[in-house]
Amino acid sequence: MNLIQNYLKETPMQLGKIVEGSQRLFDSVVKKDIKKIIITGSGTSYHSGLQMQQIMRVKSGISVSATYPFQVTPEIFDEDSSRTLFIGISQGGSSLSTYDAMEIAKNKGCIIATMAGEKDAYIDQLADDVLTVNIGEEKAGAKTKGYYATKVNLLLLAEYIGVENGHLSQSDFDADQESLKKTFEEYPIALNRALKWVEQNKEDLAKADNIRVVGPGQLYGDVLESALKLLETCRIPVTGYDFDEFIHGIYNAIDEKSTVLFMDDGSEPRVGKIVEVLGQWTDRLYVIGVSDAEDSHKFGYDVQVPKDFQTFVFPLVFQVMASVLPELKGVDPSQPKDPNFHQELGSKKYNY
Ligand SMILES: N[C@@H]1[C@@H](O)[C@H](O)[C@@H](COP(=O)(O)O)O[C@@H]1O
Repeated sequence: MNLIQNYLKETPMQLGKIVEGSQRLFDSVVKKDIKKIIITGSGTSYHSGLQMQQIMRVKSGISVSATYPFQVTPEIFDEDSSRTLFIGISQGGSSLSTYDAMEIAKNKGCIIATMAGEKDAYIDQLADDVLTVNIGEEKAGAKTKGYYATKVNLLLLAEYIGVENGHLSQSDFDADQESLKKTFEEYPIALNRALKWVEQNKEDLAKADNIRVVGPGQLYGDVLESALKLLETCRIPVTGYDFDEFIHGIYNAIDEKSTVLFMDDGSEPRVGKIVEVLGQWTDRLYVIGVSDAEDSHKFGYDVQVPKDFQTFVFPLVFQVMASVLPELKGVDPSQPKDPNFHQELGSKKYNY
């Protein structure tokens, strides 16, 4: 087991701890009569917000949107933003673009919250509510545990807001807690299957020259995150698309050197057809789902997880690939190519 795999393994235990501590963590912020949530962050942090925004709307009954820091301008805010909760997410706690976006939101009168992966994070300086994600230690540059942890934190926040404002009944809240618990119990099964499948197919997978990750809109955050993880560890071109957007043009670039990984949650009836059509140009097509499939081009997690919570399982096989494939080329997947990169670019600040 390498570092990333260890973090993947301890993830469900850590998620359980986050659930345990959640009531106390959100106790004060949920009483603020929040009417709207805007989430910002970069990379993996952005993807966690992007993935959770829809379920957060459903659970909280209020408007929730995720946006990149560069898209945050004074004009995006309502005239009265005093009941808007603006959440800056940064696992390392020090991304300056996130900090700058939070500053704009603060000046527009929003309530500022932070979800960093550590206490006393740089971005916490601007926060009215510090909602630290209890990730535990994650030293690998390519984050995996923190992605799930941040997603759970966001979900729980939305659930507590929903209960507080009367949108979510206590019994629905309790049922969700139970489903989450079950999901965390199924996670190790999915992880072990992913480890086994990648091990069996790693020689072939590692030949990838470039990769497209394609999935349904409901998993778009996971699609982008899976693409980022493969890109930053395998160090080859990887992009992610929603299924419909992929159809609108992207397929033109598929040739015999292309690898395409499909996330199939059963919601898109054309997955079989697209594999057939793209098969004209490449053999490197893989379908990832939740069935018990297990051949060299089709993998299923074989778990019973409620649709709403499949996001806590779907990225696994991609994260496992990100942890295994670089090692075949002699690259340590947990180390960024240039550890001084952010210092050189001035894009992150040390925590105070
Ligand atoms: N390569 C990393 C990404 O993996 C990370 O997601 C992003 C945001 O980091 P943070 O969440 O600490 O703000 O920064 C880096 O560039």
